[in-house]
Amino acid sequence: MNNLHKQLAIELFDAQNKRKTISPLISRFPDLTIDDAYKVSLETIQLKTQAKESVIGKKIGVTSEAVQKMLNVHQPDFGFLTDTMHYPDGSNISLQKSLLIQPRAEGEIAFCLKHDIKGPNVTAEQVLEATEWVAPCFEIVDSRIENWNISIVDTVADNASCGVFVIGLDRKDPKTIDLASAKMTMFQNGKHAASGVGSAVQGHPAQAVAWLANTLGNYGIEFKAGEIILSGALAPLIDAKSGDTFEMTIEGLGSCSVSFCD
Ligand SMILES: C[C@H](O)CC(=O)C(=O)O
Repeated sequence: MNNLHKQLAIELFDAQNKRKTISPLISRFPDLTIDDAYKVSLETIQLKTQAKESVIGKKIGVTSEAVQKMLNVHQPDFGFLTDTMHYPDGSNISLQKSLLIQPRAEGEIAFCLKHDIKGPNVTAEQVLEATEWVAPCFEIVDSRIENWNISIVDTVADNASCGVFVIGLDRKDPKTIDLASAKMTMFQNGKHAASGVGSAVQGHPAQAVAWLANTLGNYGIEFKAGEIILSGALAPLIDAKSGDTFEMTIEGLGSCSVSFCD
């Protein structure tokens, strides 16, 4: 099995570097479990760190009902954020240079930690205590699986379908804002594209972060002070293409923007 994990990791890593999708893993290996998928993801991260990328955080996805219905995946996924995935607010991101294949934009809340956290038994309150700031964030998800035809196993293996992310410059102490009722509104080329509230992700974005801390705690992985954790999309994913500009605001939190070119 170890060889299979490595083989699939190389396949996914190559697919990203060549910007070519591959067929769903689960259609070829129907017995793959989420544990196997997680091992594939770890192998892929090892390939990335060998290529000089550094892990700077974690992401949780498929936390909201809107996204679960859209992707027909009915449980959360999780993955790793590296330094090369991080772009400044207002960036014009080259699809070719950033290795994006079939990108989609999501409005999320980013948490930056000031203390380590390690599951099990982490609560949303502990997440808020351990957080330095929260900020509006675009996660640009992408799938190395053809036509986004993913199962939970495919997306966990494929680093939770993470592409790149952009964090807004407005930062707030999470204890000064009601994150559950904070409303996110996203615009694509000036037109309303999606809206959602913080409670869409497991009732509260900090709850989603606690879930991830506990899930990764089962694998012996902790959140480190200074890491960025993405809470999951508050609203459905919106297809992005070259020439698009996305803007979003989260009430009480601030705004963020990103555009795309070839
Ligand atoms: C498939 C992705 O993990 C979806 C995601 O990032 C999210 O729901 O957030």
